[in-house]
Amino acid sequence: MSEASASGLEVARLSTRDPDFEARLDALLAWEGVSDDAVQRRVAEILDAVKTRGDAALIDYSNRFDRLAASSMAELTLGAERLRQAFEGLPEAQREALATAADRVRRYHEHQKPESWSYTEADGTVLGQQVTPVDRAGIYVPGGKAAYPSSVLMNALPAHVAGVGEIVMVVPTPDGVLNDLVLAAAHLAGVDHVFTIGGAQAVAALAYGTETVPRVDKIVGPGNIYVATAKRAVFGQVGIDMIAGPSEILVVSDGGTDPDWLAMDLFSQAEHDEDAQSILVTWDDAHLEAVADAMARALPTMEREAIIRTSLAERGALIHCRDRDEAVALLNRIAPEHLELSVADPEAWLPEVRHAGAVFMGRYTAEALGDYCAGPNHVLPTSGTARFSSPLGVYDFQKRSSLIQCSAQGASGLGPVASTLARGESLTAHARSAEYRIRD
Ligand SMILES: NC(=O)c1ccc[n+]([C@@H]2O[C@H](COP(=O)([O-])OP(=O)(O)OC[C@H]3O[C@@H](n4cnc5c(N)ncnc54)[C@H](O)[C@@H]3O)[C@@H](O)[C@H]2O)c1
Ligand SMILES: N[C@H](CO)Cc1c[nH]c[nH+]1
Ligand SMILES: [Zn+2]
Repeated sequence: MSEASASGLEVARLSTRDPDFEARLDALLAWEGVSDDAVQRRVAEILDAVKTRGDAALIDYSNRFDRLAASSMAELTLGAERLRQAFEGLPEAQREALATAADRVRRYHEHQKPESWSYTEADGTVLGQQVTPVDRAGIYVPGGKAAYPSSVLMNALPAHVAGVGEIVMVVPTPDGVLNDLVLAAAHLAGVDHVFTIGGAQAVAALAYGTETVPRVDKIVGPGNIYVATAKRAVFGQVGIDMIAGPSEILVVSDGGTDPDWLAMDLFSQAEHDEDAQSILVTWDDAHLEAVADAMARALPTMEREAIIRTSLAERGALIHCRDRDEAVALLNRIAPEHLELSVADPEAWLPEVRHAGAVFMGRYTAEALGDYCAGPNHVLPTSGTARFSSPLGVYDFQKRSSLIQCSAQGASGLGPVASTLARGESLTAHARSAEYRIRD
């Protein structure tokens, strides 16, 4: 009996040779696998209640889901002084780690800053694009099953680099427990308002506004399935960054990395949430068994054993494929939030990687480094949305306006073109508007 089965490690074993492989993989990856009808119904009900009853509903849901006993929004609001106290009271090592992470994240995002641009045509017409920040951004910092000071930095620092005027942070505090590292990070990152609310009710408050919580222009940040489902539902009323739901890791291994390292990499995302997803893909059968055995050995030593066990049993997989080409096809199909290329020559793989939120290249690049301090953002698209979404960045806090300034000569040149096309559309006012400006 292998150690994996001896320890009761429950995780799906799939092989691309299995006749039912496609169906099993589809089921494993389905969005509905986590955001089922019950979640959708509950989120819809919460959004509606906050929209119609404002603060009162916000207080009710916070009391219910975060086990609080609040009777007013004042009890769910933190002022700048409380954030500063938290920062100043931090142990030296934590304050330094936070500052180092903040510096690295800020520096990375400075590289993303898009500039406005314009060019002038020969007739004097100027065309361009003006980049402007959103006025007010809402940042969601998760807090149900773990506290996420790193998510404060990842959300707020790019907003600052983008020039956002006002940052409103929401973070749940289950059982009323405040996490000083989270508050200190909010101080360090220059957050303007903090409300201790979470889940779909916090997303609703940011989207619609309440008597106390200001309505924002865009909501960003990661969260559990209630948060991700709510963000999806309010999109249109308010901007959102992406679907950044339960964490995911796909490790592709060529068999040359220490199985203990890979077991812990898989656990690192599984420990976030029962809905998180950790998948290993390899064409080396013996290596797959070695990783399974390493997982079985390490599992009983984990503080969050129960969450990891459930996540692996419900959503995890160890996939054996035929060869490197099949591994590439699989990784692009899965389009994971985090892709660890635990292979000898990750640069050679890169041109073939089309869909992944972030790519961790080589045996030494633990995904966990990216979670905290490498520099790139850890708010990343999940559930296959890396096919069309990107990491949270400065660009998420900005919009672009087109600029058109015609010279008199330019208006005469473009007028006939516009007029001809407008008359082809039977839009006479358009045509005449252009024609008025044509000079003989
Ligand atoms: N994709 C990313 O970029 C990224 C980054 C960091 C974290 N994450 C993910 O964020 C999530 C954080 O989850 P969390 O739970 O710790 O914190 P959270 O803040 O996302 O969710 C907690 C809130 O969920 C709501 N909730 C919980 N159970 C509910 C229920 N039965 N009905 C209605 N509402 C309910 C409550 O309002 C609670 O305040 C994890 O899934 C983690 O993997 C993702
Ligand atoms: N892995 C998470 C993104 O899915 C980010 C994070 C924060 N802290 C630890 N991990
Ligand atoms: Zn993580």
